[in-house]
Amino acid sequence: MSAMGVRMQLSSPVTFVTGNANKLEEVKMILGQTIPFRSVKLDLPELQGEPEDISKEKCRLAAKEVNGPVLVEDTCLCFNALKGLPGPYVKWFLQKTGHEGLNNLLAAYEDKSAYALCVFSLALGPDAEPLTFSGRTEGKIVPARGPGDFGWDPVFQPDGYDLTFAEMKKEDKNKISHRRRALDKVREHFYENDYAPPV
Ligand SMILES: O=c1[nH]c(=O)c2ncn([C@@H]3O[C@H](COP(=O)(O)OP(=O)(O)OP(=O)(O)O)[C@@H](O)[C@H]3O)c2[nH]1
Ligand SMILES: [Mg+2]
Repeated sequence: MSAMGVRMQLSSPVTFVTGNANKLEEVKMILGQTIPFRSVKLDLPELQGEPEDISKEKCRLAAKEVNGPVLVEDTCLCFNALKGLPGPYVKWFLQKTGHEGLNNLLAAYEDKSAYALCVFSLALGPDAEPLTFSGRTEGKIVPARGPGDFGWDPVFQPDGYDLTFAEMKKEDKNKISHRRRALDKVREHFYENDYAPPV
């Protein structure tokens, strides 16, 4: 039940809006059948700023596009030596400078620690204020190892593992990833509020 004690009926299934096929694949694997959702491939413009604000603004745009309940996420890769940068701008750093460039950013620092941060935002419609759900996984930046099919996975080695995200089996990454931790909170929110989206 929702805080109001009223069962919240969604107008349509939640639409996960992303331009990133790898994200979609992981979200499908992690959520399974627990939350009925559909997806729309759309690379929305992103405002600069703090991760939560970027995700919320993306969500507002998505809800206007879809005109219904939407879920979006924004992912950051944050280097502690650089006070959280490149953070939400990692996509452009990766595109322009590659895995080596990400390592080189830390060449002047002993501290190679980093964290992956995923911020999901959910809006029930175009006029609703988005809610955010964050998940974080700590690790360090290493020279690239493993398949290069998803972003910076080859240079991120989570704490407690000898493997990079890219070297890990998908199901093992999905047990500890930033995305998994954030989606656990999204799922909890759905259960707590007893949303009943029509499938
Ligand atoms: O190795 C990775 N493991 C991950 O788990 C992961 N999650 C996101 N990314 C990459 O980090 C940037 C985020 O930017 P981002 O959140 O704006 O994503 P995007 O623009 O690709 O999609 P979207 O904004 O349409 O959803 C993009 O380069 C993504 O490819 C990852 N790379
Ligand atoms: Mg994006």
